[in-house]
Amino acid sequence: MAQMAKNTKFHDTSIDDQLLKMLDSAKARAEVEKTAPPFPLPYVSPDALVSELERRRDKWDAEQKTGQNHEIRTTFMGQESFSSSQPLKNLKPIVLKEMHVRTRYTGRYLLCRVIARPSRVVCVTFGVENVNAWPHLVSLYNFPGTFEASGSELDTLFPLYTVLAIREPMVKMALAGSQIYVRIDSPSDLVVLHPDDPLLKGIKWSSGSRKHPLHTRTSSGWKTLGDSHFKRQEYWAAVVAYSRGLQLDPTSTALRLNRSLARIRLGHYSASLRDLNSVLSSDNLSTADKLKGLYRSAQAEYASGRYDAAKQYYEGCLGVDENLVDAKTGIQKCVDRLQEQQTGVYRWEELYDQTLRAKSVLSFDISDFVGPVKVAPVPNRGGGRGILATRDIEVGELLLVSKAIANGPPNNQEGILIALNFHANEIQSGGHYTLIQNLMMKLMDSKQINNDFCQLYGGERHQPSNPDINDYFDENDPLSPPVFIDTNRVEAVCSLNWFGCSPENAANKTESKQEKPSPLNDGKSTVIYLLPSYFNHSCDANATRHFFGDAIVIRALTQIRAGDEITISYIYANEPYHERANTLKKWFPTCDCSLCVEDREAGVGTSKKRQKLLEDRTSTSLPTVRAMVSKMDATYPSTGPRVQPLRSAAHHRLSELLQVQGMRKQNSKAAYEAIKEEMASIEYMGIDVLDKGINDDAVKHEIPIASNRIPYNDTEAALKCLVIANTFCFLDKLDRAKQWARAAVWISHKALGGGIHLFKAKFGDAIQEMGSNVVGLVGKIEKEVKNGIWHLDTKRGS
Ligand SMILES: C[S@@+](CC[C@H](N)C(=O)[O-])C[C@H]1O[C@@H](n2cnc3c(N)ncnc32)[C@H](O)[C@@H]1O
Repeated sequence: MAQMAKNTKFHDTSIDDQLLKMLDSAKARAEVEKTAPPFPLPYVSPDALVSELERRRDKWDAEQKTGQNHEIRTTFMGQESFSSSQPLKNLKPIVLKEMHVRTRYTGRYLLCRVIARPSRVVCVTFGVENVNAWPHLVSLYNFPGTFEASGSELDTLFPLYTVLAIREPMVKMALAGSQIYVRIDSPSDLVVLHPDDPLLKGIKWSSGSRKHPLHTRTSSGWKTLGDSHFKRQEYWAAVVAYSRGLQLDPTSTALRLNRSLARIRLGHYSASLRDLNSVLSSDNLSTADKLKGLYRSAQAEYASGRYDAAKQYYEGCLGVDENLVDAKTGIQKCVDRLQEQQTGVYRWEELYDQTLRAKSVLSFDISDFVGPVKVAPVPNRGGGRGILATRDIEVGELLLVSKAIANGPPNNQEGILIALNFHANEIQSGGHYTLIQNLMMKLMDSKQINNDFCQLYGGERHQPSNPDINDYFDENDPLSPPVFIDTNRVEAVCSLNWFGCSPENAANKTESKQEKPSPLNDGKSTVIYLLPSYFNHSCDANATRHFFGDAIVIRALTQIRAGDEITISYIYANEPYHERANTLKKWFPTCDCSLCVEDREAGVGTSKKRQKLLEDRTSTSLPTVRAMVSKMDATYPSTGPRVQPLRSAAHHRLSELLQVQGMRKQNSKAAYEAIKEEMASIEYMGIDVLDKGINDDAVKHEIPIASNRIPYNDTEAALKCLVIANTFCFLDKLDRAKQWARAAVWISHKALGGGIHLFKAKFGDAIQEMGSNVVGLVGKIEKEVKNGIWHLDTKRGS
């Protein structure tokens, strides 16, 4: 269900209210629809339907051309939807005239053809008629390549008089408004029929015979159309056009080579390799085509992470043309990726730099890495699996690098799509919806990617299993997915497994803040991974994740013993217990981590009290904040949980105010106290401070914190260490200052890798802002590292 919200701004509470009302009324309507009686599908005049749809299409085309439409599009997600997995041959036909609104026609299929050009808001709408000229509206959701498609792309996908079969159809009422339409939710429910399909044998259309779109062009005409889509980067429409050409001329090497490239651009590497194998095995291939075939095979293998195979293809290219520079570069890249895959050594500083400069989420040219971890049965966890350590693991060790299988855009754009989620009962950024559309496209590539995806846990109703093969899958007809795709399952798996990917550039701004950022504008992208989806949650996790582009990098926060479960935190680390519990409900009922057990003992009342107390941190009055801290301290028993995020935040705020007193007003007593409060704040993040003294003679360790654990929010912790270093500089305690600056470097390196260079890139602005003392300190540390005086990678400070 898609529609336009009336206003064009969305960071506005009145609009949030409007959207929530829309969600409530749609939910109420959906409930009514479940039990409301069916009624016969009303007849609409074909002329009226076609002219209304054509008018809609012209308006939409005009808006697209002028870029006039900046309205917010809203869509509902997580509604119960249906998906058929019945081979067409098992189904019997039904005609629109016999259909009732609100009835699912199981065991039947609807044969129809397109009679009005498609247009879209979120879904694609087009007019169809069935064999006895009864017309109706079809709304097509989640169909790959349609979500952001232009009119010309839709025309290539569904030209006029395309013949369709809809498996087990249902006519529905819209959840807002009064429209009635045949709704298709899952891509495999729609079958685009070839004119020779046995199903069409003997079919007579009462409105007269029309030329099937496949016969309206020659194979070279389809190639020209495909090339024009390709030039406009409309790769899916290009693939469809080339495929139509290949249906007319299956021997065309040019069409197959062009399709292989369009498929690479779409991320359909398996499909592309099928084309390329076919090209490379054909007789009388010209040298130029052989070279194209080899080179593209190398590209597709490389993008699939099979670097050995890619290298062989590049070497094959050199066999044809020994001077091909791109092939030589390709071989070197394969060697680099294989090295990363085997050693887990990456050029983090460079990747960080690229992430910083990127305007949106990038897919980096790096390999996946699987460190000392494996998927194994873990009882008492939904889905029953988790990730275990295959050997003893050190603090900061790299466990996993994984590239995304699909991602959505960052949540920071105005004039965008907003999803009203039935499951989660909340307004979500359109990024979630876009991710699902992008994922649908990825799932068109191969059976394998579907099988891997369907092993992910989708809740009680969507247990891991391989989907059935689609009876209409045809390598030459890209519109039929390789397996039956169930949109409900895709949505369910995504909502339990997606990550809010906050690339390091955005992380700098959001994760170091103590306030929870708005989910509609937090700069995060919604991303789906395979292996990382097997990590279970703990609020007191022993591993952490960072994002470089859309790649996730997981490292150990503590030492982990062989056989132990490795967990990450699914939620915002600074939340009080009752909010954590509430957020976690969408994954599982009760968190049994040590932190939650202890917090539960203290009670929800205490958790709420702490949250309330923390509201005073906005105050700039020292007495008010002091009072907040002592009241906050009083809510904890003497042996409280190791991690106390709210208490940490309270002490940090007090330290901030004392800093102002101390450094701006030259008050060394306040500065000493600020240091003490920041140390307390770090301790309540769960890190032991080893050197608590204020004087230089307190320096007993190379770094002043225990090295058995990285704090849960490393950016925030490293900044706190830098602030302490700066305050020590002010007090002229330079050894202590250096020791704390080292702590900041150590935390950053253990959490992110990349040593002092990445540290400088990440904290450069903060360091400059603190002034010349801290700049000087960091310079000294850099020299120490360079000259081997201080080693970041050895165990220190414990
Ligand atoms: C991303 S999956 C994690 C892998 C999952 N256990 C599996 O077998 O595929 C998320 C699901 O795992 C389960 N899960 C994760 N952490 C859990 C925890 N601490 N307690 C109970 N179940 C948990 C929940 O069912 C959650 O919806």
